[in-house]
Amino acid sequence: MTTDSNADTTTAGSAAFFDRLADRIAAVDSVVSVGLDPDPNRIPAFLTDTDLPRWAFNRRIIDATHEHAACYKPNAAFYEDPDGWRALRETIAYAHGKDVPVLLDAKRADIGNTARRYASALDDTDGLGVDAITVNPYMGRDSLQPFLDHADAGVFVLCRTSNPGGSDLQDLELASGEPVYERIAALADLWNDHGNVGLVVGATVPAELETLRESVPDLPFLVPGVGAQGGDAEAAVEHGLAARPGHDVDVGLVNSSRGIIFAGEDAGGTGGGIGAGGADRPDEEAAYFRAAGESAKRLKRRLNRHR
Ligand SMILES: O=c1ccn([C@@H]2O[C@H](COP(=O)(O)O)[C@@H](O)[C@H]2O)c(=O)[nH]1
Repeated sequence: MTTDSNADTTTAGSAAFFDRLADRIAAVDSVVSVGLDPDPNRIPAFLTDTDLPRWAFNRRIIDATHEHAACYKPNAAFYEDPDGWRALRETIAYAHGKDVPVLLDAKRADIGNTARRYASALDDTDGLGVDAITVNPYMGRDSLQPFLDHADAGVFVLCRTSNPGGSDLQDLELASGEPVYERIAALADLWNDHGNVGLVVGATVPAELETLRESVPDLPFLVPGVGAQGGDAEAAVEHGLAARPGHDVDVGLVNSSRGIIFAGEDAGGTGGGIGAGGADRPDEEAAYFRAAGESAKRLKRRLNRHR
């Protein structure tokens, strides 16, 4: 069994999240959020004998993509077991060591007492030390207050999600005539006392992206749904970015997860055909992760044509 240890525990600085993000976007000329969703069923066979396969996988993905990454977005669903949590901690520290902010996609919220525990993910000392998190507005302001109170952290409120069922509730028309997602955007704007609130709006709903950009021009968006979900990358850029006072770049994130991290499968590197210790392993591994890097670079360039 091999081990991948991660000694670098550099954490992000204390500047406001969207300022740090603006600096990162400028440094790499990219608004790409690389989603780290290491589905254990898709980890290549050449990594399955490592101590923590998800961490081994993420480390290689970060090595291959960090020059194109404005941030990394691990989804908590892929880490909710003891080994997963260890893999997540190593991944966060490693991303920070490359100066890339980490946005935990956890869609949290609860009564205040519980929300305070959830929000500790944003703490450096007794939490995960992530830079930003996604939250669910369904339980109202008090359920989000502990997150909002982390003034230096980013808090992305689910507004109009990218999944087909996003319309079931979010498109419902209120008595005022506005759809629920527009009310959520207005509330998020109201809750933005510390300038740390953003919205999650899917690239699969470009018309809603456009409307929301007009109603809350100052809120940065996290736009998932390009890549595997087939969303509109151009609309994601055109309507997903917000001007950041004092910065030359417009701020926002366009996320792709499977389309980047599993790009190596399309390159013929599923890892299924060659044993973990096989002679072809180094070549296969290099080709697999090179494909991820190329996919991130392609998406960066495509998005940059519309910035
Ligand atoms: O509306 C939403 C909110 C979150 N997500 C998350 O983003 C990634 C997308 O993954 P892909 O592989 O690029 O489809 C994933 O973690 C989702 O849970 C979303 O897709 N839509």
